[in-house]
Amino acid sequence: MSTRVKICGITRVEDARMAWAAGADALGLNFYLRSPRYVTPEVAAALARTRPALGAVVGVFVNESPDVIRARVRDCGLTSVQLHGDEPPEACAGYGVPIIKALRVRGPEDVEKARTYVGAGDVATLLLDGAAPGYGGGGVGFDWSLVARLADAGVPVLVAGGLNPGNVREAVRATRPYGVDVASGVEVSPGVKDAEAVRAFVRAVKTLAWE
Ligand SMILES: O=C(O)c1ccccc1NCC(=O)[C@H](O)[C@H](O)COP(=O)(O)O
Repeated sequence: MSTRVKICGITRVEDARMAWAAGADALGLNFYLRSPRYVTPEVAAALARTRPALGAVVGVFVNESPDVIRARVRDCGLTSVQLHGDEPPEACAGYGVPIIKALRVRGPEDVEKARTYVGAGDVATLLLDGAAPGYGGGGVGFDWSLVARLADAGVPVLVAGGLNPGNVREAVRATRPYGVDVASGVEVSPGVKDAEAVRAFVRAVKTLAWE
């Protein structure tokens, strides 16, 4: 099984090109105004134009209005939408692209909450993140053993939160996820990626085989 890698919070075209070349499967572009990784629609469109034929460009939104999300999908070349706020299951549809619903995990109750999104609207994938202040990108992990609670849910799961080149193999071994996602663990500063760290992260995941 090959584990997918999403590098989140790309803000610079040179970092996008570097991440694709390193073997990333998906890049995340952050449209949350309060994020230090926020990108304008114009920058996002330029970043999306770097997408290789088999790559995914994911727009990250927090409690954003549906009209704004639809406009960003249309104008910025997004191939998926990641809802990273408090959006209820009934809000997870209507963008014309697959949805990744992110849930911040503090304990088993949050994984149970994640289950309520399975089969809802256009939710194609769940992302389990740590409970960092400010919704995401804070380098905070969670108890990986909780991922097993979704094993029978029949939905692909991305594991995120506090991952870095040094711990991502352990995370993959522990959770056997569809994919992993990282923002701060491969950065020089928020929004500026560390090329060596991105390469090491992708290499660590892609060279780990599991059945
Ligand atoms: O990265 C952000 O600044 C951010 C802000 C608000 C909502 C989501 C955000 N990032 C989304 C991601 O998918 C991150 O990769 C995920 O939260 C993990 O971040 P990190 O622990 O820094 O790897």
